[in-house]
Amino acid sequence: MTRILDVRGLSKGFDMHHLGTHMAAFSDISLTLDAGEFLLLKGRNGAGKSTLLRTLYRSYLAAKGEILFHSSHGVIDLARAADVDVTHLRRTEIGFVTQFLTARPRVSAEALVAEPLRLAGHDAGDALERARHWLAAFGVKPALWPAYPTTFSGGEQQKVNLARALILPQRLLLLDEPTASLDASARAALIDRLAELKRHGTAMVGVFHHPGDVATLIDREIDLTPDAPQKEIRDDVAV
Ligand SMILES: Nc1ncnc2c1ncn2[C@@H]1O[C@H](COP(=O)(O)OP(=O)(O)OP(=O)(O)O)[C@@H](O)[C@H]1O
Repeated sequence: MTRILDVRGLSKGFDMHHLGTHMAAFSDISLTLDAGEFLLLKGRNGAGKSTLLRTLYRSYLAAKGEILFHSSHGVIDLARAADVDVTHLRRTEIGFVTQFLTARPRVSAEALVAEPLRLAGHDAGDALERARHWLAAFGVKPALWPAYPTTFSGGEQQKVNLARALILPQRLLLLDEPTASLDASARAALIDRLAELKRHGTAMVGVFHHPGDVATLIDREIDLTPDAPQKEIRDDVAV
């Protein structure tokens, strides 16, 4: 097994300045993740699932604990890494899939999807061809490929977002409700792509309000609801 993540004693809370109080989002979380493993984060509303994903991605700074990411260049503590290193890892090894697209003015859907490949040094023509492949796979109509996604429907924007986030295999993929508002065929395409990435060794941590969507991918579950019993699904993950 190739270790990807060692999280130790991780805590995060928020200062509620207007109330003069502090609220814990999650406390003392420890977990490990190996290549090709899929970890489902469960828990009641407000248990801290999205906050944990954002802390792993370093959108939030942890209050306590370590996030040891085994990158291709060695182990780095994401809780303490320099911003420049985090930015580099986000381009090359760590992906975050949400249901929300950050569209940019006057950037076409196909250019937005091709961008991660271009930044990784792929030829522009090849990147565009692969972008179109993934837009088609997620069911975005060809007429929309050269258009600006700012005017797309919520589902169409989400499909562009998925194509962009999943075009390049990552070492670690964080998934925050990626199936929300997807139609059945896009959901099937997403599950197929996640299964393919998992077979290639991508480690994944995901939040799904309908975990049945990804039942075949789940190896382990962690329930962030305080005092919830933890469940090991299976331990026969081959990588
Ligand atoms: N930026 C923030 N500032 C203050 N409090 C926040 C912030 N983000 C989250 N919280 C609080 O932290 C707690 C955890 O929120 P989080 O969104 O992580 O929960 P969740 O488990 O993903 O919930 P849900 O299932 O409802 O999506 C909540 O009580 C929420 O109000």
